[in-house]
Amino acid sequence: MDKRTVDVAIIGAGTAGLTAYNAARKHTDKLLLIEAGPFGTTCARVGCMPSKLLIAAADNAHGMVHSHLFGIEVKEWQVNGRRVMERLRRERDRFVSSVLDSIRDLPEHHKIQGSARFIAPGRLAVGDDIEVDAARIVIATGSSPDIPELMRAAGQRLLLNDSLFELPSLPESIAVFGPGVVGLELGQALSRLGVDVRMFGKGGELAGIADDDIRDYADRCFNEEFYLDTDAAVDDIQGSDHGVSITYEHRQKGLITEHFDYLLAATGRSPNLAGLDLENSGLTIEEDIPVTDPWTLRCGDSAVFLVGDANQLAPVLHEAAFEGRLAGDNAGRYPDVRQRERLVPFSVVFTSPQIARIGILVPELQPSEQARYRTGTFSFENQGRSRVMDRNRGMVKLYGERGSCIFAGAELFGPAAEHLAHLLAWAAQTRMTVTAMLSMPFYHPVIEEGLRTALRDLNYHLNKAPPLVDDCLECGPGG
Ligand SMILES: Cc1cc2nc3c(=O)[nH]c(=O)nc-3n(C[C@H](O)[C@H](O)[C@H](O)COP(=O)(O)OP(=O)(O)OC[C@H]3O[C@@H](n4cnc5c(N)ncnc54)[C@H](O)[C@@H]3O)c2cc1C
Ligand SMILES: NC(=O)c1ccc[n+]([C@@H]2O[C@H](COP(=O)([O-])OP(=O)(O)OC[C@H]3O[C@@H](n4cnc5c(N)ncnc54)[C@H](O)[C@@H]3O)[C@@H](O)[C@H]2O)c1
Repeated sequence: MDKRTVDVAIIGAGTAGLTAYNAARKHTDKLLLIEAGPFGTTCARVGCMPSKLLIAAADNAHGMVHSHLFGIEVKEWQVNGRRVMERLRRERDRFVSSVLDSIRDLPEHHKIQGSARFIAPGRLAVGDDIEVDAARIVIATGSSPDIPELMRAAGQRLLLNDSLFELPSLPESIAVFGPGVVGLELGQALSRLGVDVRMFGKGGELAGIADDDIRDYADRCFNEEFYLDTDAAVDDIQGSDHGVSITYEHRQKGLITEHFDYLLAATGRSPNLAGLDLENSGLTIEEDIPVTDPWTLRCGDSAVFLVGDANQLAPVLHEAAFEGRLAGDNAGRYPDVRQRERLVPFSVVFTSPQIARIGILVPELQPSEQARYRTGTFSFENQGRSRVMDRNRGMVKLYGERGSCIFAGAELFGPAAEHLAHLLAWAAQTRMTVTAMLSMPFYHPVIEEGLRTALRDLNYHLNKAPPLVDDCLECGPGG
């Protein structure tokens, strides 16, 4: 048995683990990064980057389909599925190799490959042959896709976010289960690349959209491109060597059985904690997750920290990096554990139109709390720049706190939402008032002008300004 003693052990070399490693290394050289799978991170290998590469191809195909609206007639074009997947993997591999380069630069005694588990508080086993005594431990083990039992019947025709990117070419048809972030991003991209897509959801949920008007609007938009039932009744799934047969209640046709090349399960993700033998860790566990303080990432009063997707606090990349830095620094400086203000909740779904959520979402609050806030609304349908580009679909709802008139949060479904959402996230993070936001410069003609109109509507509802007038002369056409 190989025995190692370190100040800080980090379990998982994903985004959170790597940033934790960098932060802890500023305090000690006695540290160990433990990785069970291949190095390279979920984001680069099977997450953010390959999914955005598929979407980039889809955007180009969509532009071809719609070019006639601008008077541009493209006589002949086709999607070459093999080339789409080849470019995706080529570019994806570049992102992975840049991560691998930085791992290669780490001292050999700082990294180890094998699956870690607790054998006692402060003591880990890695595989069968290595034991690690660690004064402090950062758990950064990420998450894995949930696969509902019914979907396992698809057998070898079952795809997840990792296996999808390994297909040699695009399939002809696919059934996507889960209209969440993963399902919508990948499903819409496949549909725009010519794949016949059906998407099945549960309980009416759509990408976590909280506002009923925005969710209904988005549901209509996606349904114009592919069949999407957010509350599907699926009777049966049968996999074979050639594909998957799915029997379901079609909204118009009643009970039907359809055949697909593949089934993509995108029904959520759960933290990778089961293999850690946490019962030996001495940590307090509630609902299968160690109780963790969000401002320090410390688990109770232990010397263990839990970060990234593994704690499910905010399973997106920039939060994994933020949490990794905070926990790595705290593990390094332990017992002088410091707290930090959290980032404002912020997420973007890279569909088209995009979906974004920032800060406090009033529909998610208890009715008694909702009275503290007012709403500003805006539709992109007549927004100048959005119309110019034929991207005038969607709406936004902004929330402001009564009295203080501080901007509280927003939900968007619309063009360039990834950029609008950054402005709003920065405003929420710095607690700007709606009046202060309106005093900022807005260029013309830009999509941000739509945001200004929504802010003006919000200011009116906060009793800070008169009602909006149509065709506001100050704003320029379509503002
Ligand atoms: C398809 C998809 C698209 C996404 N797109 C985006 C996006 O556009 N923007 C965004 O912000 N987020 C996106 N995300 C989410 C983002 O990828 C994650 O939030 C982020 O990668 C989490 O990083 P992490 O370090 O917590 O986990 P990971 O990067 O998964 O790292 C965890 C590591 O721990 C290792 N591990 C697990 N158990 C053990 C063990 N017992 N011992 C040792 N090692 C172990 C794993 O092998 C893994 O390498 C996407 C996710 C998916 C699936
Ligand atoms: N752009 C981004 O930032 C991005 C992109 C992809 C993933 N992610 C991260 O990955 C996480 C996981 O994404 P996800 O899409 O897998 O999960 P999700 O929780 O966003 O969505 C899962 C969806 O599946 C549905 N569902 C659950 N069981 C079902 C069933 N049996 N049949 C049909 N539908 C079912 C749910 O109702 C939900 O709509 C996200 O929460 C996000 O943090 C982020």
